[in-house]
Amino acid sequence: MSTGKGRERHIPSQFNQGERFAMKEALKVFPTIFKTRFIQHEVIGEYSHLFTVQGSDPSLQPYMLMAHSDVVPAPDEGWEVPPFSGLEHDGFIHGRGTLDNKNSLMAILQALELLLIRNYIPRRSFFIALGHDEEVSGQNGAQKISALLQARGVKLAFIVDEGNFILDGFIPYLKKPFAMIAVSEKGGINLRLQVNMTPGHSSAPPKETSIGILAAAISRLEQTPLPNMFGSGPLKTTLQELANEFPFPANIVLRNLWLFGPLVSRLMERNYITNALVRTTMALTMFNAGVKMNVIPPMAQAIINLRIHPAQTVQEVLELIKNIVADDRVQFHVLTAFDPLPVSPSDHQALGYQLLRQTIQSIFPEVNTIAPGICIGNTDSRHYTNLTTSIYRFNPVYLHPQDFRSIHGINEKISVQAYETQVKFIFEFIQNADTYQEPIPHLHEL
Ligand SMILES: CCCCCCCCCCCCCCCCCC(=O)N[C@@H](Cc1ccccc1)C(=O)O
Ligand SMILES: [Zn+2]
Ligand SMILES: [Zn+2]
Repeated sequence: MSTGKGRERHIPSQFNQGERFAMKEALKVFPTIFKTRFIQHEVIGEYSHLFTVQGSDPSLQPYMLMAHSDVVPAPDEGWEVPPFSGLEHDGFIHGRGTLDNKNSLMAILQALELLLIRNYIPRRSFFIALGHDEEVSGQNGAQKISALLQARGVKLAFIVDEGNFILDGFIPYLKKPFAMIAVSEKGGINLRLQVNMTPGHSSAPPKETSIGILAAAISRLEQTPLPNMFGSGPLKTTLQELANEFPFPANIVLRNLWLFGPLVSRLMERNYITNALVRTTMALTMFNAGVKMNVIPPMAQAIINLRIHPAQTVQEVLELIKNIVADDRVQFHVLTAFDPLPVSPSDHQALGYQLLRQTIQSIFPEVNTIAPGICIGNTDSRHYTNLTTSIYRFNPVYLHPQDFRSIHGINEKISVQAYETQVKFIFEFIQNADTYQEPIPHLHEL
């Protein structure tokens, strides 16, 4: 990409030993950020942070970088090192949040700090939104920041948030890593199923108790996966982009999904991660029932966490669930629900997507394929659809299947090298956002 006007020099992302040590040990605040005149810092919803970095060229539409500081719980059991120790061991920084998503929060601030130390002044304004409650839906963090920016009349060129990675080892026969930039994310439902029953003495039990009725309903749900929706949504594009990375005959299969789609969809549903790309998934995550060992349980409750495929809606999924349960004694309570997010643009004119491509190609030259895809998890960025139609969920970090299992699981860790590279990526990305030249539209696009 040619450098833009007004930029004397591109600041090389080389960091000296002292900076690298500081980067790794950066538990201190970032002093240069907080004393820079063109950066405004606000605390929103008590614990979220919004930085406004004012650029020198007001004609350039601003963008936003997002991350979150909160994490899911982490009991000590199973962890190689205590989950909140932040211990560095064998070249890795261990702990809850090192992949989801403190790594991004720290890397964004660290990259900006290193740029400011080098007297960097951005041309394109940007926001840094750091939520504090993403893992419990983002209502007091991201949602409030979004409302505040909307009230200020802000419109964003694009957003980059957590959500997908440079994926390595997720697909059989695919030996090379590829970058999947999530241009959408699945919808979600937190659904409570409940059975109420008159309590009594357990010495004379009814034929079925509330626990038995609910357990049978849950079992029917687990035994009845929702329809395989392969072929609708961004996945086909993802696979077609990947076709060249596969050996014969897999490459032929992926180039002819009109014919081999049913085969590929069956293969994808065999693996629990790729299965999440082809259907709405259901996970029974909580089950509460019973008051005493010798009392017929008055109530049984279960929580099911559903992630809705882009081709379905909340209402359609609720209908499917009720038909599978097929028991009037089971009551349904929708706790939270939202439809799948719109698909963001990934064509040549899509500034945010093309900036990510450009920076991935620069920092990760070994990654040959960059493809749009879907995020199977949910992110705070869903609260910002009022400010932009271009939302990209991508962290510039390699992810292997065992790393994915550690997200919300045990032994979450990030290598020091991966963290340094994430800082380097953001350091370059912010500069690329300043100098990016729109590609000249092809004749047929004029
Ligand atoms: C073509 C084959 C490609 C293979 C695909 C492999 C995908 C592996 C990467 C998946 C990464 C998933 C993690 C994304 C970030 C999720 C962040 C998170 O935990 N979000 C919470 C947010 C939330 C939402 C609603 C209520 C409470 C919390 C979540 O639960 O999703
Ligand atoms: Zn997260
Ligand atoms: Zn998470």
